[in-house]
Amino acid sequence: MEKRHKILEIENMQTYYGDSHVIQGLSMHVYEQEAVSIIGRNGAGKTTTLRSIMGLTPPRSGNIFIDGRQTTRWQPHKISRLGVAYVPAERHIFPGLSVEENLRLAARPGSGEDAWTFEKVCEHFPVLADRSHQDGATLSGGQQQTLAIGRALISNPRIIIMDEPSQGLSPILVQTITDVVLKFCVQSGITLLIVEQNYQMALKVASRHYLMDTRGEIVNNMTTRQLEDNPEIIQAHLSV
Ligand SMILES: Nc1ncnc2c1ncn2[C@@H]1O[C@H](COP(=O)(O)OP(=O)(O)OP(=O)(O)O)[C@@H](O)[C@H]1O
Repeated sequence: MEKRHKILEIENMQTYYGDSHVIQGLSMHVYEQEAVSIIGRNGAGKTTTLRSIMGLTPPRSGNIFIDGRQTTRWQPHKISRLGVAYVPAERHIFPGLSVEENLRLAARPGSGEDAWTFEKVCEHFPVLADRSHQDGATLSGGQQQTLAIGRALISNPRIIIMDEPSQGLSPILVQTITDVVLKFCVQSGITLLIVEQNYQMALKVASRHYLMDTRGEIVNNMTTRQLEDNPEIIQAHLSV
C-alpha cells in the first residue's frame, strides 16, 4: 500500500509563555492534500500551536517536522519559505498598503497553469479587484479575511495554516469564507490546517479533526463522519 506523505508532524510538543505551560505534550500530523482542523475551547492553546509551528512561539521541547525537515528551532521566514502560508486570526493586513500591494508582497512563483498570480486572485475575488487601490486596512472584516486568504494563495503554498477565519464575522460572511476555503484550498488540493471554535465551519471544510482540551493536549482525533455521529463529543469539548 502506498505510504502517504506527512507534510506536518508534531511529536510531544511543549510550549510555554514564561512559566505558563500552555501546550502539554501535543502530537499530531497532517498528510499532504489533507484538510485537518483543531477544535477546542477558548484558551485551549490552538493559536499557540499554530504559532509554534510557524516559529513565532517556539516550543521548549518536542519536535516539529515540515515536509520531513526538523523545523523546531527555525525562524519564521525560513519556515514560510518551505511553502507554509499562515493566515492569523487578526489577518495582519499591512496598513498603509493597498490591496494590490498587500498581495504582491506575498506573491511567490508557482508551477503549472494553476499557479496563483495577482490576475488570478482578481479573477476569483472580484471584491479585491474592485478595491485593489484601496488601503487594505480600511476593508471590512469579511473583505480583510478574503484578502488574507488571497495573500496566502498567491504565495502558492504547500500548506495553509489558518487561525479562526470565522472570527468576528456575521453568519452570512462565515458561509462566504467557508465556501472560499472549500473551493480554493480544500478542493484544489492545498493541504490545510485550520483552527476553529466554530465547529460547524470546521466540520464543513476539514475531513479529520483533533479535539484539544484546555491543557493544550489532543484528546481525540476523529473524522467528520465520526464527529457528526457523536455530537456529544463536541458538546463535551466545546461547551456548545
Ligand atoms: N502572549 C501570551 N503570554 C502569556 N499567555 C498567553 C499569551 N498568549 C496566550 N496566552 C495564554 O495561553 C493559553 C492558550 O492561548 P491560545 O490563544 O493559544 O488559545 P486558543 O485556543 O487559540 O484560544 P482563542 O480561541 O481564545 O484564541 C491561554 O490561557 C492564553 O491566555
